[in-house]
Amino acid sequence: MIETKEKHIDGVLKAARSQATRMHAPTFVSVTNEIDTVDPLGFFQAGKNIDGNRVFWSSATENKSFIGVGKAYTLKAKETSYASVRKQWEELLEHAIIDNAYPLTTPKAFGGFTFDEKMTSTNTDWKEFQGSQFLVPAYVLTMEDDHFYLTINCIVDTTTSLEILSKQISEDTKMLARANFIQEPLSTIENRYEEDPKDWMELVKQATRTIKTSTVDKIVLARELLLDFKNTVDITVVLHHLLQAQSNSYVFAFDSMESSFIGATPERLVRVENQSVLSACLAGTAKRGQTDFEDALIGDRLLHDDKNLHEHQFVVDMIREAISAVSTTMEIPDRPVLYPLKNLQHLYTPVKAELKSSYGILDVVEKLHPTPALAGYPREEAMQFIRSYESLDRGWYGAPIGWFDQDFNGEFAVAIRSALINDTKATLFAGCGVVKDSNSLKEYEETNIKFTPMLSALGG
Ligand SMILES: C=C(O[C@@H]1C=C(C(=O)O)C=C[C@H]1O)C(=O)O
Ligand SMILES: [Mg+2]
Repeated sequence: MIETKEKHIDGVLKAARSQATRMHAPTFVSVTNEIDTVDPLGFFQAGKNIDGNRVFWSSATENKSFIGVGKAYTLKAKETSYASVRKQWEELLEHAIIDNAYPLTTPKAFGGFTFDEKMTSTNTDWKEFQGSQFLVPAYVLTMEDDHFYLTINCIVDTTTSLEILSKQISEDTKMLARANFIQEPLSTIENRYEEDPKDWMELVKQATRTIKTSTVDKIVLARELLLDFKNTVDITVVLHHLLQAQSNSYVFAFDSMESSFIGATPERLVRVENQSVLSACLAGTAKRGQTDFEDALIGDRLLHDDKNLHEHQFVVDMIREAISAVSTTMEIPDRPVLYPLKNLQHLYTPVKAELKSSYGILDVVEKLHPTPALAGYPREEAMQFIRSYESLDRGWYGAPIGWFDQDFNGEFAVAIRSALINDTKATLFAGCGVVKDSNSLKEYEETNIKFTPMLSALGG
């Protein structure tokens, strides 16, 4: 199936070459075809051989996933990153030849904005995720229900050898389409390390005191869990475990030669599709019960628990304010419902809106991030506390991650329930919303449950 399309691609490459010569500027090429079934994890695993760059994204609510491998282009920014990323994307698309008949496979950039632009990473483990960056993959496999599509992206300039490029594309696509997922056993964990729980709980107490004596109402504090493995961790195997165990979650991976940021997050930040907006308020947590009866009891208590409702309400109020500023209509229910996950349950309030015509997804992400679910309330005071006292380097943890397309439609989630993996080392992240009635031991236990999805996917 893929082979029959080769002649067609050669034609597009030639056209791109003429355009590059005429415009004195490189031309971005994006060609999509529907293809036969391929093994998605096989495609991802084999994709490491292209140039080391890979992305994986599967939706929490729809049967839709994207796997990108190889680099056609990257958008990178350190500060004022929203404007900068938008500009780089528009410039790339200015000279583009797009051959695509399906709304789902428009050219896309996949990546993330950093959690806090004002912080420079102190932890070298984040060195491949400095600031904000988005990959425009060389090959994107798009899956929706039983349909598979392959998009080939590349840049053609006046010096590109079309013969070499065409041969490369042909070899790569054949290799990717034929690959089968090889599930090696995961490497064993040799060491575990975390900050002294007493110190972390002391910080929670300090935050509670600050909340009681100042204008800040909520501060989200995170901690990390470090794991050492015997051998290199195979990201594809971890993805496989996450996909099997974590329903109602966005399963994601951003991977370069040296490190990977991977996870399964339940928290949608925003989805925009033709000006229809979906966002979500997710805050307030309890464990799952062992039996249906116990589970329902815990859920019911969570729905009526003052501390958790208070923690949740800051998120609702802030998201309402942010989205109403860019929308014509908006719908938010009065009270939260339960959002059940394998290891825990949350309070959840969905948000629906119609975006004003001048705005796209990046504008909404910029307005929303960081919500009080990951920073606190009011935002600046809470961020100041985090910057001053939290010991870890958040990097992309808690950041907006996802994708956007040529029309600034797309979807972003909040990068929680995640880990940064460097060869034989993994750093897992978990945080919790501290409010005036927080109990430091309970918050500590809550973060412990939040480590579970990643920890079990890593064999811990
Ligand atoms: C910060 C995290 O989760 C956030 C905090 C929650 C809480 O404190 O109740 C719930 C969901 C998320 O908004 C995390 O999982 O790391
Ligand atoms: Mg909480």
